[in-house]
Amino acid sequence: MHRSKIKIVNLKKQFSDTGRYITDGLTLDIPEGKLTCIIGRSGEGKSVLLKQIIGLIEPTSGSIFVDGKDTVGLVGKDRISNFKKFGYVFQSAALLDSLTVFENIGIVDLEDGIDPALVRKRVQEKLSLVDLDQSTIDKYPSELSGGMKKRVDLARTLMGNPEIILYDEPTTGLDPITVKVVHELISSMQKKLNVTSVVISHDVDIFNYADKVALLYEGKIETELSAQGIWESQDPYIYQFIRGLPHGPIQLEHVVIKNKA
Ligand SMILES: Nc1ncnc2c1ncn2[C@@H]1O[C@H](COP(=O)(O)OP(=O)(O)OP(=O)(O)O)[C@@H](O)[C@H]1O
Repeated sequence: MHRSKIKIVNLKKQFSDTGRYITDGLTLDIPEGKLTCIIGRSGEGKSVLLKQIIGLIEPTSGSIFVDGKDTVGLVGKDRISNFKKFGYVFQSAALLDSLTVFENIGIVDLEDGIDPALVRKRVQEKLSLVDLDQSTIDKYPSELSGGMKKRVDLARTLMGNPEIILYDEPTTGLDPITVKVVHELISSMQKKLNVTSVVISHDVDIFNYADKVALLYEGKIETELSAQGIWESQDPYIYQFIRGLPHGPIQLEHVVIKNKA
């Protein structure tokens, strides 16, 4: 048995504009130091779930335990210290084109007034961690490939020394070779730093690296299983989803509107 890093219990999120419960009684254990992959249809609420975990969106009800402490409703310093445990890697590497790699990665430390020589040293360490050549440090984003930009993005996330890294569709728009390279990077990062990783992905290649896969359907975790046996799984939801089959328990159109006011 692995220790749980994040434990989500009966989480619900309703947006007032539609009344729809995007998260609808979701319960999930995210093991410490492992790579958990969350899959589900487009618009299912995967990003909304990540944003609730990190504290960017306030749940309507339920609990999110991080290291055993419920983080829902935290305010002030407690909220900030919980937030600092997380790194968040977005779909597109949001690098500022007018800044160098050094400035992009070190931006927070530089703005905090930390000696630029010290920041440079820290940035160099993070570049090695993500296997980028040190000569990259003075380049601009426009000089980098898509895969290199992802590495820079991850290096920037690592500057906060996160315990948990959330990746929101990190390979969307990348070619299949770069997809594999990015997945290998995510996996090696998790092993080198022993961080807890949560990856939202539509790319089945991630199953080669994940420890656990959870399928989100209609606001709940419908199935969770070890990634190792996923292709042999006879679970009807998993079977249909990972093969992209039109027929099965998962409806194609996301049309179910639930109003539980
Ligand atoms: N702030 C918000 N206010 C109202 N509705 C929202 C808000 N944020 C997200 N939603 C709705 O929640 C639903 C789930 O969105 P989300 O982005 O989490 O889906 P997803 O599973 O990540 O989709 P994809 O795989 O396409 O990225 C969508 O219908 C979206 O419109």
